[in-house]
Amino acid sequence: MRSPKDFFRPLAVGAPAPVREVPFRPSRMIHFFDPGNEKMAAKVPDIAPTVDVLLGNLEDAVAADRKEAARSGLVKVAKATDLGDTQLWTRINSLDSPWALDDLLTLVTEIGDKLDVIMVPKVEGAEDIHYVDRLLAQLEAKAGIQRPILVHAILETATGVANVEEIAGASPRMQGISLGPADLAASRRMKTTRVGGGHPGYLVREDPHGADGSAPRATFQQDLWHYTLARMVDACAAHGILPYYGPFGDIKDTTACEDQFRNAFLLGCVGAWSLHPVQIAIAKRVFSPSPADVAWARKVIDAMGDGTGAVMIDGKMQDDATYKQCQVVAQLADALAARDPELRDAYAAAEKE
Ligand SMILES: CC(=O)SCCNC(=O)CCNC(=O)[C@H](O)C(C)(C)COP(=O)(O)OP(=O)(O)OC[C@H]1O[C@@H](n2cnc3c(N)ncnc32)[C@H](O)[C@@H]1OP(=O)(O)O
Ligand SMILES: O=CC(=O)O
Ligand SMILES: [Mg+2]
Repeated sequence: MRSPKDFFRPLAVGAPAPVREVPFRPSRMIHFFDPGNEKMAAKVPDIAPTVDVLLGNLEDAVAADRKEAARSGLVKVAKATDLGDTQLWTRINSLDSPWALDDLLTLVTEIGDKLDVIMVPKVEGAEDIHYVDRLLAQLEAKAGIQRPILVHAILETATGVANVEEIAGASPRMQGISLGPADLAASRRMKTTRVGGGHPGYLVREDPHGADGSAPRATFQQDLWHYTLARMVDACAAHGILPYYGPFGDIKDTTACEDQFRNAFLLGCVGAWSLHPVQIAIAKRVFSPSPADVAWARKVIDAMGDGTGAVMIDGKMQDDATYKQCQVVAQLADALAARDPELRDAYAAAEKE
């Protein structure tokens, strides 16, 4: 094992120095598109300004005989389109596939200066990240890339969940982790065929009640993903990287999509994937704190002065801990407002009320 002192050393001569802190860039929605699908790729210039992250997907959902078209399509899109300050990510094929190596070789050498983050699917342990880490350093050096490309892991195997803490801390390149509920369900042999969301059979039932115990008993559907999401959020927070909910496959059920996204937001996630244009606005709404919450957070911060002691505001106790909670909301609002003028105005208006 290398010395901890070497953690921030480049892994190849001539590769850029690793980042010491993951930069927080708004990434409320990671919008997936298939770069080999000409119709979808043609929409990129219109979609890019409406999303925080545009992701050219090369893995699942791209048919085996379309892998090369997707890869070359992404190179074409990246070279031809000015994305402004919208981030460009890609999801490469899994490391056990015949395509992953060529994905990395082609993308880093052709468009490495335009790629912000590479999403790696089906990560099972730190060794997967170490493999990508070294390869990226070699390719960055070869291509003369000036800033390191970051790495995002999808948590979508039972082994990956068991190793989530070591994955989160495997490299300074680690930018974040997304939950992949579809592959994870298959890996765990869960009996849901949905992509994220709940299941009517996963519930708790009210105790027997009524005179003879036969009154109708209410049931409450439970969240299949709570345990994994919470573990993932803790692992990410402990290592200073960003957690994301992944895909919600029932495109028509925008209400349940919003619920799933909001649960993730409240639990600590900074964004989710949008698979279809209809999910972009949902993610934007959910992963931006509400103007009322931001105004409240700023009120508490102002009232708390140096952030120590206890005060009462509108009947609620505030102290050092709530000051920190409010800073989380206010700092997120500042970062989003800097990118989103509409949000900036909404936050400013709510503060004046
Ligand atoms: C478990 C996982 O791994 S999830 C991640 C992998 N999956 C994906 O990346 C899926 C990405 N999304 C898609 O492929 C598509 O949205 C589908 C297949 C789900 C639905 O596609 P369609 O049947 O074409 O949906 P629909 O008819 O509602 O599309 C409306 C329009 O939006 C376009 N569109 C659909 N999805 C996208 C997208 N992700 N990005 C850009 N445009 C899109 C369609 O091309 C269509 O354009 P048109 O009006 O000019 O014809
Ligand atoms: O890749 C995502 C998933 O849910 O599987
Ligand atoms: Mg998957």
